[in-house]
Amino acid sequence: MVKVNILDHPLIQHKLTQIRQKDTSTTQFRQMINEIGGLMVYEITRDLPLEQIEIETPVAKTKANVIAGKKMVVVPILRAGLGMVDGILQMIPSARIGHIGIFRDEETLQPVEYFAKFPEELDQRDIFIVDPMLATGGSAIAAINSIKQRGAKNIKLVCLVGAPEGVKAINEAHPDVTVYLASLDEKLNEKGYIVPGLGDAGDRIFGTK
Ligand SMILES: O=P(O)(O)OC[C@H]1O[C@H](OP(=O)(O)OP(=O)(O)O)[C@H](O)[C@@H]1O
Ligand SMILES: O=c1cc[nH]c(=O)[nH]1
Ligand SMILES: [Mg+2]
Repeated sequence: MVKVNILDHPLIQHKLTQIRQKDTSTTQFRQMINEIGGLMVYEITRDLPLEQIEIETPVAKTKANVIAGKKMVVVPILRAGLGMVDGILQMIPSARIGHIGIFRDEETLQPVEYFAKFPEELDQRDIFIVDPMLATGGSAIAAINSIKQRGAKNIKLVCLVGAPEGVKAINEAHPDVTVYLASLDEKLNEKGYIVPGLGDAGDRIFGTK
């Protein structure tokens, strides 16, 4: 049994169906992947801790809620994760952004890291790693390893579509990381693509194929 949270909000599910379709244009794909990213993070942050601060309205002084703690960090796994960032920033404009560049070798399916740059004090921040696709899990595990090496402790992995193989791999390698998906699909095919999936997310976002 894999441990995963499926975000089944109707708006998320409806938009996911649109982007799965092979005739969806690059423009529509790009727009909706951002919208889904924003909606997913909206759902996931429902339980964020709040603290009270003193404010003054035009009428009176009062105490009011703000999100507690340091600014959270969104870490897209390049390239495809970039497609979710603008949508997430619409929900959390003050979020910091870390970047990690990882591609999957098409023959071996092994992750190759080529870039990393993160905000400071990762150990004190909530971190959302975002990538539309969780296939074998190799890229996400490499990203989590890299971020943990820099001190991060509180990590959530947010993907649109996942395969059972990928979720299992994350559960085993990083049991402390909570996984969120819009859909847990059926399986991987012989080329390591998610079935039914949505194809190559990076190519569909950036129009490279
Ligand atoms: O779970 P895995 O088996 O590691 O596969 C998933 C990874 O593959 C895709 O990236 P890709 O390598 O196509 O790079 P790109 O985003 O630059 O297109 C996807 O965006 C994930 O990062
Ligand atoms: O189905 C898949 C698997 C890996 N990467 C993708 O973009 N799509
Ligand atoms: Mg790709």
